Amino acid sequence: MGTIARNLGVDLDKIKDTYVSQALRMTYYPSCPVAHDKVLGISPHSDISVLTLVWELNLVDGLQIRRQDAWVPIKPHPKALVVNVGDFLEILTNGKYQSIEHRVTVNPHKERMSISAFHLPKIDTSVGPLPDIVREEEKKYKTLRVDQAAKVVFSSKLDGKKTKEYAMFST
Ligand SMILES: O=C(O)CCC(=O)C(=O)O
Ligand SMILES: [Fe+2]
Repeated sequence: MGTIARNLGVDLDKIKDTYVSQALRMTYYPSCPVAHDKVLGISPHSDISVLTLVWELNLVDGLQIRRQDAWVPIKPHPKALVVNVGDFLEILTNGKYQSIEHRVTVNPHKERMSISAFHLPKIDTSVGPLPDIVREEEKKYKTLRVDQAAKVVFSSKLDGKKTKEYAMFST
């Protein structure tokens, strides 16, 4: 986050409350010998977090990110974590950092395991574009209460960039 703050020309102290809580999700994807090309392990979505760190535990591929209209596979690396930009970082930066839509496919022969660590603002706070990088009239996103945004996202089907749709001012 220090590097991101420097890139934006923002004081790190002003954003440090936005990634203070952590939620972990461990996901087990069984192998799928039949119809593996017709089902997904996780449907396309972006994470609601500020940043997500993903550890692809047993180095089986399956994670893909959306680049324009194509799905690009992310090869697991034994010494690296995947860092995903989440929706709250997109909102904080008024779109300068864009959250990444991703999905996970299943493997016909191998099971897959991952742990995602979502770095989130405190549940009882609000997040909006940072005043240091945007003036009122340039804001593309509303300020959201974290608890309300979480409720919307977790009660809807995973399908694209839900928090962003909820946060964007309609044009
Ligand atoms: O299993 C993975 O590699 C990613 C999981 C994921 O996208 C998530 O937990 O939000
Ligand atoms: Fe995700």
